[in-house]
Amino acid sequence: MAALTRVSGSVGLISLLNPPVNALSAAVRQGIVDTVRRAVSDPQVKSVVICGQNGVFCGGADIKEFGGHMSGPPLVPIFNTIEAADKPVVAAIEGSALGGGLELALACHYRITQSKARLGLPEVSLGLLPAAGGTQRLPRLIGVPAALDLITTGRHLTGAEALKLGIVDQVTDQNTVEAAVKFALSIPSGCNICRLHLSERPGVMQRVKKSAHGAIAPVACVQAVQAAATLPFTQGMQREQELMATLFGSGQARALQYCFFSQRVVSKWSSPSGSRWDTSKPKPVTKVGVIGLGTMGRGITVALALAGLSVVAVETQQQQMMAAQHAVSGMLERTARRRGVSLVGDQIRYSVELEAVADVELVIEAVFEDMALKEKLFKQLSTLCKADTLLCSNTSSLDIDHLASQTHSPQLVVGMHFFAPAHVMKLLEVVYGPRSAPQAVATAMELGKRMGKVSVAVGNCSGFVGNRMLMPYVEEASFLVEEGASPEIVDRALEEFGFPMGVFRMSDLSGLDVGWKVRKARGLVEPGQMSRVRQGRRYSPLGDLLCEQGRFGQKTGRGWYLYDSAGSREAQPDPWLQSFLEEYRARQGLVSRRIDSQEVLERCLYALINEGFNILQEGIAAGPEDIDMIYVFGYGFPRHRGGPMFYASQVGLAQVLQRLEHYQQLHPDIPHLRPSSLLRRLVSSGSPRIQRWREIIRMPHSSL
Ligand SMILES: CCC/C=C/C(=O)SCCNC(=O)CCNC(=O)[C@H](O)C(C)(C)COP(=O)([O-])OP(=O)([O-])OC[C@H]1O[C@@H](n2cnc3c(N)ncnc32)[C@H](O)[C@@H]1OP(=O)([O-])[O-]
Repeated sequence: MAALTRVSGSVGLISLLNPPVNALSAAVRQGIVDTVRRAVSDPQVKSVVICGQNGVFCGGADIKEFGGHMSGPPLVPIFNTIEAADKPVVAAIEGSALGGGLELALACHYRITQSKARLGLPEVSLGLLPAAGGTQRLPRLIGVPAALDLITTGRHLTGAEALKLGIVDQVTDQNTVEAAVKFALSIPSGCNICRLHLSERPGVMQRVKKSAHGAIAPVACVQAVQAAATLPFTQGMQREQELMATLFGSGQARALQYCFFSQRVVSKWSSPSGSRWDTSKPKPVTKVGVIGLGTMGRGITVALALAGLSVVAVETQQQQMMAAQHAVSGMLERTARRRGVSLVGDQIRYSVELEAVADVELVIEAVFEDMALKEKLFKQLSTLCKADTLLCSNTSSLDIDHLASQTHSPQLVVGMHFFAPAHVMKLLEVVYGPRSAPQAVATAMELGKRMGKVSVAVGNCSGFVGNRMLMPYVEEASFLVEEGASPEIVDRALEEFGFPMGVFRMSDLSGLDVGWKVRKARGLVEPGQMSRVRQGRRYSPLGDLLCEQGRFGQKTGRGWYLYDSAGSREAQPDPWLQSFLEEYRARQGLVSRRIDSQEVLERCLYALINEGFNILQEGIAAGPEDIDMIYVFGYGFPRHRGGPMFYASQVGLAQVLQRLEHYQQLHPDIPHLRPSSLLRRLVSSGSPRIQRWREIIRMPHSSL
């Protein structure tokens, strides 16, 4: 798992051998111990170069080992031995040096890197800290502020950025291993351990805690770096180990590591018809049409252009098109600057003629959420585009199969549901209808990947996965307010759980009128009416009544909260709302009761989770990982909780079932509190680990 050869006469070249990313498995660690010992004791070896095979230095500790019993030599003594070697050791970094991979490089005396290589300490995103000396060596090399930034965010750097920060000694665009060998031949013996004088950074802990939303790893990272600033190296290393011990077996670490693997699982999509990622070849796409340049269309255009695609952007009116062009240019420039990428000129052509998309390979429709308008557009597109052009809709809930039926080639129609702002948000729901061809799904998934999205393939139903699950969650929040909670009580409970924003603050931000429009389209809104049963089930008219008063949220300066002015973001409790709620409850004969955060969490989250089980049972999502990634990347579900389905597995499925039964007895008029039969089935199968749910879902069962 690591090989030693002698090159250029006196350089011992150690290669890590563990494809695909040379993770530091037990065998690799043992390989490093053996090869370093041999190289150091060989009198013909004057210096050592460590590299990874196949153009990747090292992707860090083997994450798969974390779940089980760890065996083999630990990293810390291995890295200490390398650092203490009396022959110069040079790391030759190609591809990636991440986590334990970068810590290995930091223990070497010199580092030479390929300019495009990715370097970073992403342990925090796995619920851990760089506990193989990373929190002690990096601050001593580049200072506390820069080290804190890298260790608490886990962000990756390019080789060029790493040189600027002083993490590496040389960057090359040539063969990195050859450059490192040349470097090793040129340096005298003795090592280059940099020991900066460090001082603490005031105020950092407060900032990190605030942005961590309850995640414990970023806080431990700060504590470890603070130890580097205040303690001698050996004691700092001990502190690092103690902090790591508190994180290693934590539920948060398990959740975050589950997210790491789930993100990769969802790219291996499958559908109930049997089509799969590994048997469906995507169609090559170089030119894409975007129809409708409102907020979504503009974001999609930017995301496509940044991915290097040619875009034909269409808007109906000249004036709106000009406004969109101006906005898109600004967004492109800002995003490119932030990401440090250069723009290829003239990638976007604007037009007011639909015919402009006649020669593209794929069209993304992003017009208003109005079925009649979309029907007409799909009919037109089907006639004017090339026969094999894929037609995609950015609808957030409408029937993809119905849209497909308006075209000559329904197999070429899929949904591509982006999330606002579309050039920033990582999630893409790719929605297949019963007639969508596997190649159409594969092409949309591949396009999402090129745009840097986490793409999740889901089946066709109202609201797909994300918005369908959101309905019961939002409804429960309104029911709780009817029963006695305030928007602040509900939001505080959800924010303490880890959501960046509670239901009501989020609703104020996105606009109460958005949901009002959807409810109107579903025939649920009865202007001026207060009835609490509609279409045979409990209904809360509170949101409609606020909209009737012109309270649309932040944009009107009042909604569930009060704002200083229209557009302001600082939400304050509104005394008017409190009296309005009291009057409402009195008129409805509702007796207000005290509602605590446990009830808020259970009612909102278990309703959401229950709908997730229904979705799994219906085959709309292939597995719990799909739902979890949709919620983590699209809806702000705290990543350190793993997503709603993983969270349910952590709470215990029997407990979730029992609480749903309890609430259903109290509220028999709320159908979404009726426990899903899949949840019952999983509980009666002994609540298996989440990784086994797919087997149970697929098992034939009787609904009797
Ligand atoms: C204990 C002391 C403290 C140290 C802690 C650490 O180091 S914590 C670690 C800190 N390090 C990190 O957090 C880095 C995590 N890794 C990455 O960020 C990326 O994989 C990459 C940038 C290295 C390559 O990106 P890319 O798009 O080219 O490739 P890809 O992402 O598709 O992966 C290909 C396959 O490799 C698998 N796999 C990958 N890494 C690991 C691993 N460390 N382990 C095990 N497996 C790993 C991955 O699951 C996938 O498997 P599949 O699905 O084919 O069965």
